[in-house]
Amino acid sequence: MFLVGLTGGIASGKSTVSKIFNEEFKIPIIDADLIARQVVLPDRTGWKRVRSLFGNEILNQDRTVNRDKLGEIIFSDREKMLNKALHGLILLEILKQILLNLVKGERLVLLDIPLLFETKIGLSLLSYKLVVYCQSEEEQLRRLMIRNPNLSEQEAKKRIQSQMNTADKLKLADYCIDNSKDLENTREQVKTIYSVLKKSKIYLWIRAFLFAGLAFGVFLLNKYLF
Ligand SMILES: CC(C)(COP(=O)(O)OP(=O)(O)OC[C@H]1O[C@@H](n2cnc3c(N)ncnc32)[C@H](O)[C@@H]1O)[C@@H](O)C(=O)NCCC(=O)NCCS
Ligand SMILES: Nc1ncnc2c1ncn2[C@@H]1O[C@H](COP(=O)(O)OP(=O)(O)OP(=O)(O)O)[C@@H](O)[C@H]1O
Repeated sequence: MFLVGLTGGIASGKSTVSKIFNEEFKIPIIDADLIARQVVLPDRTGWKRVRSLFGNEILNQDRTVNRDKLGEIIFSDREKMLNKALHGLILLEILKQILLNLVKGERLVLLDIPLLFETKIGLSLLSYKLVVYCQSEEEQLRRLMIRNPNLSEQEAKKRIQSQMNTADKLKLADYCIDNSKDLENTREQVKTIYSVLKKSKIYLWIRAFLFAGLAFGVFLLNKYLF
């Protein structure tokens, strides 16, 4: 199995690209935004950490975390504290899902990680990095504001500017997907990239390495435990 990371700025089209990989090629997706939601569900460790940092005011009446308030904190000066509290938990869950896919015998798994380069979560495990982007920041802003209608223009701009800029992300990419045009155009780019990825020889090396590792693990368990 080999892992491909997908990243890009806020509302640049990561979910859109993930969906194409999943629907067209049945590629399993590990979605860090979804995991970030799950680790703060009531009574989970992330929820306890968020509550102890920000008190009961961060909760809705049904005890779920108020995402609008959490968003205000994330995109403010208190961001680092919260990131520190949640990123370890997100990484652990990502590792669990990678193992699950390995056991299932998947060949390629896509990790959708918004802050891949900022936090380096999972970065060392990836064979390839894809960056999706929107050529014009105005279009990215427009899409963000349509998707999150309760954000003011100023708040939306702040969210875009709080992240690593697109040019720097593109420098770190193995493949870039320009999602400025229509969905059909993006789909075609994804198809081209997938046709290259699926021929990757890295798969064979990693599989050989994993088999060797597993065999060694079994040997050790056999020798010292049984
Ligand atoms: C900020 C939160 C509350 C916004 O929630 P909301 O439901 O409105 O949006 P959603 O979860 O879909 O995230 C939207 C986008 O916000 C951006 N974003 C999320 N967290 C951060 C962050 N810590 N710093 C900068 N940008 C971020 C990403 O581009 C992400 O794709 C939420 O994203 C969150 O809990 N973030 C903290 C966890 C985290 O760092 N997640 C990213 C993992 S790599
Ligand atoms: N090519 C496109 N043309 C028009 N709208 C698009 C296009 N691609 C995505 N969108 C819209 O832009 C918004 C953001 O896209 P998407 O959710 O895929 O981005 P994202 O990078 O996953 O966002 P985030 O990381 O902030 O959750 C969505 O409302 C989506 O429908």
